[in-house]
Amino acid sequence: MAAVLEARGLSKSFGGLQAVVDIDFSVAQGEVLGIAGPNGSGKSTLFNILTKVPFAADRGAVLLDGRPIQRLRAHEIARLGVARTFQRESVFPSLSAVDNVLLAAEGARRGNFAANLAAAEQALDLAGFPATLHNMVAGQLPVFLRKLVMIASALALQPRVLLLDEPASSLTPQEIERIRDLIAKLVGEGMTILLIEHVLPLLTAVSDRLMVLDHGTLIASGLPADVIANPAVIEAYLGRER
Ligand SMILES: Nc1ncnc2c1ncn2[C@@H]1O[C@H](COP(=O)(O)OP(=O)(O)OP(=O)(O)O)[C@@H](O)[C@H]1O
Repeated sequence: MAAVLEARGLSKSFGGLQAVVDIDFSVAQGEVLGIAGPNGSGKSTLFNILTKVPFAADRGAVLLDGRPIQRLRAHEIARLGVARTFQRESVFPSLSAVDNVLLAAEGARRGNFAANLAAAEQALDLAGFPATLHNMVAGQLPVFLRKLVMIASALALQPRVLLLDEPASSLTPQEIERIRDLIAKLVGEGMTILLIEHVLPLLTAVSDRLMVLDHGTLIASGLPADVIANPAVIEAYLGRER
């Protein structure tokens, strides 16, 4: 199947630290590509340099539908349909849930206020955020709902490719189930998902393929069952986690 998003030789260093080293991957439409690796292995940096939020790669190419996008600016990449969430639920705490998502919609879409507001409300609904709480101040919401506001802010961009950075962290098992259902729903609508996750049962359940980073390098990729049984992965990731 043709790749929707592809990375070739992506690399990023911080001074002498090589955070992401010569990473190649591709993901097809409707596929969930899981990304695992120990703390500090470069997973979030990979999302940063794919979206340019907040910084670009030092080297390498990112292709969307075969078209290089690495020279575009962050908002242009978002408008083309590559959206991300963050490890920490980054919301504006003094704004309501819907105003948070509206800001994202206004930043990335060219519609008028009414169209952007409708897009924001739709995105909250798609994320499964309760309709009765749209006007609640985000800072007063529990962590799960703040995460849904952040996910909805990405969905308001109507992305084709959604990059989720540890959506399950700090959540209860029941809430993690809801994240799992949400990912299945988004994939059912044709979305392509890159998922960074330390909660391995979620990662292996929803991912079509997994890739594992260690010290910024891709050490394994393939079907989840094969990858988590790979001795190099057990040594680098599971071994150290234990
Ligand atoms: N802005 C930055 N400046 C300097 N070093 C950074 C910066 N961002 C990340 N790093 C370093 O790059 C390496 C990779 O970090 P990154 O956050 O990408 O790892 P990660 O796999 O997402 O980790 P975690 O699972 O803990 O979130 C780490 O050593 C980190 O300290």
